[in-house]
Amino acid sequence: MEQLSFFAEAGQSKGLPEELLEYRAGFIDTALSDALLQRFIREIPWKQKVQTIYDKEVITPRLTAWYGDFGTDYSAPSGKVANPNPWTPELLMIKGLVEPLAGVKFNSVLLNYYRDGNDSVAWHSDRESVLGPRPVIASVSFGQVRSFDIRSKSDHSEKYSVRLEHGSFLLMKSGLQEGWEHRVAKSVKPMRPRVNLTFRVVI
Ligand SMILES: O=C(O)CCC(=O)C(=O)O
Ligand SMILES: [Fe+2]
Repeated sequence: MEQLSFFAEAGQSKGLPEELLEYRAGFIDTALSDALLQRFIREIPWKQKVQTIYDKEVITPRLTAWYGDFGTDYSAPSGKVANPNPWTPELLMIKGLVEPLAGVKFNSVLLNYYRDGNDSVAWHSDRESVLGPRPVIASVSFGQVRSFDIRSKSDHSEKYSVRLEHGSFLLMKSGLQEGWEHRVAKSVKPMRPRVNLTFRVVI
């Protein structure tokens, strides 16, 4: 049955594992979410990262920006070390809203800008050593609803999908990065812009 709801057009897949994910629609109201989306698109210094993989230059299929207290700007081209951008009032406000739900004080946020259905993030888990073991990550989405898919690393047929709505909150709990991968797939359907924020603790 689970297979049927995976990548479903509408609604969340049934029985989203509570120990891995917590989803809340309407976390930020529509009017504020509309304003924040426009502002982020206009004012964030977006970059498109170029990574060298097996001697080939691969352009990340989305735009990114990194904000935080300290650390490295992971949206900078590979090999170039840069500081993250300093917090803005909007990002600090959202950080203040997510922290009580996550039970974590975050010190950085990665912003992703998916301009249309061609923009995506491939299957991965966020397990960089700078995030420490079993990181908790809080995700807030604005704009186009996109499917956030997860699959078990040990059994790719074990999978779920959450539709991340405008102004929604998704908590990726500590076990998710360890045992599961996630992605936002490309879509052949016309897709409007989407901005996603993932609050993280960098150590
Ligand atoms: O856009 C999203 O919802 C997820 C982004 C993500 O997984 C990441 O940046 O690591
Ligand atoms: Fe991720």
